[in-house]
Parts: sequence; structure tokens; C-alpha cells
Amino acid sequence: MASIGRRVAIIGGNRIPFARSDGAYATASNQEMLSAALTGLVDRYNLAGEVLGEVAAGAVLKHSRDFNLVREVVLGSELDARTPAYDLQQACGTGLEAVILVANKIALGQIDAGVAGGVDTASDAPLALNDQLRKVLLRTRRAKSVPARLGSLAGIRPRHVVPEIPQNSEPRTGLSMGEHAAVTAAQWGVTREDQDLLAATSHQRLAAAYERGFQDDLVTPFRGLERDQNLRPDSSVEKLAKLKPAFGGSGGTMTAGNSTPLTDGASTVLLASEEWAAERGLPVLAYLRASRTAAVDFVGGRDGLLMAPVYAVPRLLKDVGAGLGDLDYYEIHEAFASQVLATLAAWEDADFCAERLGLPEALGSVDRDRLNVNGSSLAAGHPFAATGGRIVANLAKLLDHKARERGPAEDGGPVARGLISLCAAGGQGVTAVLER
Ligand SMILES: CC(=O)SCCNC(=O)CCNC(=O)[C@H](O)C(C)(C)COP(=O)(O)OP(=O)(O)OC[C@H]1O[C@@H](n2cnc3c(N)ncnc32)[C@H](O)[C@@H]1OP(=O)(O)O
Repeated sequence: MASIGRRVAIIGGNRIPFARSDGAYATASNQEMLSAALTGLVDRYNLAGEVLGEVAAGAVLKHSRDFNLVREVVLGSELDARTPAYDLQQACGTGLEAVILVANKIALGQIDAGVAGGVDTASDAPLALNDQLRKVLLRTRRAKSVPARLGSLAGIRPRHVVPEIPQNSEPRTGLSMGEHAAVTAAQWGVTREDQDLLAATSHQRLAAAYERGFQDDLVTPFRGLERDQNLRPDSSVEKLAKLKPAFGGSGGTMTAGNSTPLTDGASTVLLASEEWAAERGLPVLAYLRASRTAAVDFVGGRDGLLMAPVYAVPRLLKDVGAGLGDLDYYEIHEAFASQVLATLAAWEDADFCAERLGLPEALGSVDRDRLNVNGSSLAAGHPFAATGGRIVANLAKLLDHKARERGPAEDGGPVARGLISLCAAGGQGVTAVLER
């Protein structure tokens, strides 16, 4: 559906540098990381003491003690404690979904301003008690006498002490995200060379963005880290070509270098109505124009696990009256280089577009010079729920720069537009168009 209601302004974002799992943030909790990202945002936009409409954020991997994670983060922040907050989760789409939810409430006039965000730690992943041990302990707690309690505890066996560790795999197929992506890569004939080129480019572009100061008002140092720990400015196709396959067996084309690493980090984005921003003298970077989500039947094998954005984007483009080639920037989350390349290949394939997307011709090609121009998840890393916020803030700033370069449009319409596409576990995709 096309956008309705008030225009939703993106004022800016703040994140902490992303760290490789078991790296700089090995001892940081989700709450600490999201608090750091929010504190940086509050400081940058003078939000201390403000009662915001809401803060919506989430984590994919969460401890049970974090049942009210985002509200706890707000209570520990400089925001007025009367700011409501809630947790949400849509796998790797969480951060962008949070932006969309806050934006929709602003568009409908239900709130005037809000923060969206996301956080994840693969280092501090929640280990759960073995199911059998949990049942014994619950039974023991219900027991009414000491002998009954001891009798219940006597049922504990060594095998019950093995914890349940969260798996980076799809429950319905048992395959990891990487293994799923490897199947799709083979189906679309994605080559190792193209994947390594995309990965090297991602590192080089993110390094350049840091060098020219683009990240200065997007990233706040945390725990001694000033830049993303995964970033390798000297990354090259030659070095990447030496890595052994990580997914798809010994002949596989996917490696540690052209796949995202397990990552820790947090991001936040400030959204508001134009009136709210003007009252505070806060400049607008860009507007959230439209969004679409989609899901695919990857269990039945009809589509690849990470191919849902392929379906969401044509509907989104129709909503905003644009062709694929009309956009100034394309931000396609790099879960794996192969998944970005398979997505592009699908849009270029006239038969696929006719049969699956119901289009009269191929959706079109994406100009690589406008794709992930500041690098993306292959270089920055991918703390699942935090990636959406990173991408939204980055694109909003790019659009602001582009609009300043071009000056106002003669017809009063948007001067610059960009697409965001995020694939997510469970065969889902979350996409949006930002404009300025
Ligand atoms: C919707 C979604 O977003 S789905 C995506 C969800 N995310 C995932 O599934 C995470 C996928 N990634 C993983 O599981 C892991 O990172 C793996 C399996 C790919 C790799 O894990 P590891 O083997 O532990 O990676 P590690 O960091 O040790 O790298 C392996 C080697 O590659 C090297 N390497 C990694 N990246 C690069 C690079 N850009 N350039 C050169 N060398 C590199 C490392 O230095 C290391 O070399 P070494 O063995 O000589 O030390």
C-alpha cells in the first residue's frame, strides 16, 4: 500500500561500532550496547528530558531476563521516564521493521516523534537449560515438602546438564543461513569471483566512508572501538580468493570473506513529524516514503530462504511510481555476497520476473556504482537486529548530501530516492524507499 498521512522525517541515527563476536564487546550485554547507541542519539539531538512518543527496538538473540529490554534501556537513559518503549523481533528485518512501526504511528498522527533501533550479541548468546532439567527444577519448586523436593532433584542425570544453545539455522529445514544461501547461489550460478569482488568493494567503500568523515555523526565509539572491528581496508579480491569454502561443501563458493561474520552491536534512528523537528530546530535528512514486506515458501523449496525481498521490491516500486533504475542509491543488506548477487540476477531474469513476479519484462538492473556505496554488512558486520538502523541512517545521510548537491526539484517533488532491502530468517524480507 502507498504511504498515507503525514510525512515522516528521518532526523538521524547513531550506532556503536560493530564488533566481531567474542571481540571488543565479548563482555557487553544487549542492554549495555543499546543504551550506548541511544545515549549517543540523545546527546547528538538534545533529547535529554524529552517525552518521546515511543522507543521501539529489538534483539534476535535475547536472554529471558531481557523480557522488557527496550523499556529498561529507556529507564536508564536521559529520556523522560514517561517515554513508552517496547521490544519487537522480525529476525534480521527487526531494525527496519522498528523504523516502519514508529514511522507509521507518526504518519497517522498517533505520535510526533520516536526512536527505532536494534541490538544483538552473538558473544553473549542466551544458553537455555536443557528442557528435561528445566522440568525437574519446575517440579522441585512445586514440591510441598523437603523429601519431595529431594526426590525430585534425585531425578537429575548428567545428560540433563547439557545446555540448549541457539542455532543459526532454520528450525524447519535444519540448514544454516549459509547453507541455504549456498543452495540459492548454485541455482542462480553466482560465481566465486563476483562474490569476492562484492566483498572487497564493501570493505574498500566502508573504509573510504570512515576516511572522509562520513561516519563521524553516525557512529559513537564504545569500549575502545572507533570503527567496525570486521573492517579490513586492505581487503582485495586476491586475498579473498585464497579463503576456503565455508558453506556448500568443498566445491562451495561462499567463504568467511564473502559471508557476514557473527557480530555484536546496536543502532538507533530518530524519526519525527516535520512540525516536531522544526519546533526543535532539527534539520531533516530524508523521509520514509513507503515500505513493503514479503515472505517466501522456502520450506517447500519454491524459493531460496533469503529471496523474499525479490518479491517485496517490485510492489514497493509500484507504490512509489518508480522503476528499478530510477533510484539514486540501493542499500541491499549483504547477509552473504551470494544472496545480493542472486537477488540482482532474479530481477534481471525476464522469465523469473514473468513467472514469479507477474511482470511483463525483467524488473531491471541495479547500477553497481549506486549499490551499497558506503559498503554494507560484509564490511561492517551484521549484528542481526542492528543492521536495519545502520542502513536507514546511512541512506538518509546519503540522500541529504545528494539533495544539497542537486538543489530543489523544479516540480517540488523528491530530489533523491533510495531503496533499502533486507532479507531475514524465516524466508522474510523487509524493504523501504527513502526520499529527500
Ligand atoms: C538474513 C541474514 O542476514 S542471514 C546471515 C546471518 N549470519 C550468518 O549466518 C553468519 C554467517 N557467518 C558465519 O557463520 C561465520 O562467520 C563463518 C562460518 C562464515 C566463518 O567463521 P570463522 O571460520 O570463524 O571465520 P574467521 O573469522 O575465523 O575467518 C576465517 C578465515 O578467513 C579470513 N578472512 C575473513 N574475512 C576476510 C577478508 N575479508 N579478507 C581476508 N581474509 C579474511 C580470516 O582471517 C580467517 O583466516 P585464518 O583462518 O587464517 O585466521
